Amino acid sequence: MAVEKSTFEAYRDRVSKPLVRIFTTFGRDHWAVFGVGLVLNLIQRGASLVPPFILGVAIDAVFNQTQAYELPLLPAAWIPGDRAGQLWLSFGLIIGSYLLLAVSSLARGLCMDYFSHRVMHDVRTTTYRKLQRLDMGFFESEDTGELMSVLNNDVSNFERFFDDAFVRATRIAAVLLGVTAILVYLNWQLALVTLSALPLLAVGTLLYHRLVEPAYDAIRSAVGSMNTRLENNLGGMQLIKSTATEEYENERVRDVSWDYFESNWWRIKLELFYHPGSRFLTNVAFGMTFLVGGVWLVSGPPGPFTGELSVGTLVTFLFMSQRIRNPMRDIASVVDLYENARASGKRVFGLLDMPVRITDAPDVEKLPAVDGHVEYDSVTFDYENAVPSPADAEPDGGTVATDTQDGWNSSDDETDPVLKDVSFEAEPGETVALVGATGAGKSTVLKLLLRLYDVDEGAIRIDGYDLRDVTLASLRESIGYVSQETYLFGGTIRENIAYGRFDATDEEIREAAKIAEAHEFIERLPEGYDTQVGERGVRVSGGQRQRISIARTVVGDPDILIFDEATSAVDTETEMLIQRSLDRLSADRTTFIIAHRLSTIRDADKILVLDDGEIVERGTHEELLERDSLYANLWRVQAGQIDELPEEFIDDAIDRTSGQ
Ligand SMILES: Nc1ncnc2c1ncn2[C@@H]1O[C@H](COP(=O)(O)OP(=O)(O)OP(=O)(O)O)[C@@H](O)[C@H]1O
Repeated sequence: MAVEKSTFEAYRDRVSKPLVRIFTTFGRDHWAVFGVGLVLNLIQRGASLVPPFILGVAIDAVFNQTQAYELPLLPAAWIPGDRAGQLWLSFGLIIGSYLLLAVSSLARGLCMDYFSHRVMHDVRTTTYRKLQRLDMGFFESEDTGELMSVLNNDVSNFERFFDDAFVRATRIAAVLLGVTAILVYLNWQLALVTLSALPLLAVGTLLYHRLVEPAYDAIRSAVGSMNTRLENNLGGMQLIKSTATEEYENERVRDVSWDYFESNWWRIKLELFYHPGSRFLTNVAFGMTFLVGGVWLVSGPPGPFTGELSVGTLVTFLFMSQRIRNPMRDIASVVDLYENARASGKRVFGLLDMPVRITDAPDVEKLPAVDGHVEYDSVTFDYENAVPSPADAEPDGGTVATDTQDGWNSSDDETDPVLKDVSFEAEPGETVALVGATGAGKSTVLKLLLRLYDVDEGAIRIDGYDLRDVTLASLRESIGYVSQETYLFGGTIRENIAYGRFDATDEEIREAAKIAEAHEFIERLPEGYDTQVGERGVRVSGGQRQRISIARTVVGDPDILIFDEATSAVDTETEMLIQRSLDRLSADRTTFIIAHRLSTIRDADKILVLDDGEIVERGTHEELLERDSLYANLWRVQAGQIDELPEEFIDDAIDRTSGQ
């Protein structure tokens, strides 16, 4: 059975010519540096070929005196007439070319390293920026480890490609061309012997490239899966230990690691065949040059060969045939680096090509300071439609243009939406509570207010502004969101409270902490506001984390507040403190509260009872009790007013929460 591709994989597979795109998209601003680097590379390689050539001429002209001292490109007038002068000239040219080699190598390194690191930096920051703009639906459908591996491993592969492969490739080209030119110039017949390995090597390299290419896509995917597994496991270490599932996880890590080994092993075996094979061929060419040249010197031109050969020329030939050995050996690594970077490029552009649906439409305005009138107008929504589908990446699956509304699931599917025709209003300053069974859609209603997802039908308006007609940043800045799952960044308490309003003064931070009932416990910590909270806030308790995040919301001074189960994860005492701070905070702002404990919302101006994505009851606490329906039953259970629930209510509850 074919394994279904993820959306990211589908976009990855439609990327063509990724390395050309890297050049034209990210290398464009640094062309000049790259060009200078290439020229310096050619100079460096050219300089490395001069000494063996001079050596050959010196042997024939200075030591054996069988030929006149002549060098191409050097005017005859510059060549001394005596042997001592010619020896010094040879010495000067050899040292000079080594000096040029050193200087050009340094300058080339500076240019190419600068280029590759700048490109890598630009690719990484652009990819991260894009990642942050992608919709929540995307993050819910893709593995974080996979995304980490794009940002980290894949981007680093470009650096190795530009830094290493490019330099090696130009070296191969320059040395092969230079050596061929010099050898043909000196003795084209012997050159045929020395260079006879090249066509065979070219065929072998082409074959190697063909075989190794598919392996790299598999290797990059295996790295992504491995990252995902490791990240999941490190994040879930407490669960692994508490459930004693170490052995099970060992197996799972071993499996992904084995997949990586297997996909890599095929490439390694190919490489192991290729390297000694290519080395053997160039060594055979070296041996043949020695044999044919030796016979030529000892007893005249062998077989079909004609003309003269000097000792100096043979020495140059032998040196030069050694010179082509390293570039030959490098071909395989260049092919590897190229394939690796190509596979990585497909992944990076796969990500960059993913469409963003929730983004600022052209010409949208900033949401001004608002009174807080919120209106839900016949809102229908389903998560299914918020996730781009792999089929959208196919050429006939609709045009997929970056940052457009195209290329997303259509809502043609016949699934039951999560929210159905939800309509209500919150007047400025009102507190609206949402209650209902787990999975009824309460959080979804409020996630739509933050525009983490877009409504499928209907509209949500704040002070008459449709959320889609204002900038995302201004919308989210005007809303403070406190949820049960608080997240703190590694850093100090002070930094976490000021997160989002980085210019907040110490005074404002302390005031906010007081309102959030956090000041007391912070002051009691040895380092106070400078206490490090640890990664994700692990060094402070759940209740403390919650109060720090409320302080962060206070500092942000939003016009509208959302409390999503903000007090459900703490003990009664802390809950009381948090509740007090939330009351203070919500006093003059439009506030939405989701709470399972109905006692915390009995004073709300409006209570909306959700059932399976629909508002089934609405009113104040008293009005709903009077109705004597779902809410009234829930209240009676929680208030302990009845010992036993009516059968009918239990059946309904099972119905309501089933499948959630
Ligand atoms: N990111 C998501 N992707 C797909 N389905 C989701 C997603 N988040 C929630 N759902 C589904 O949408 C429905 C409503 O979920 P929601 O979180 O809004 O319910 P809730 O009333 O807030 O529940 P709870 O009281 O348990 O928090 C549920 O069936 C849930 O499984």
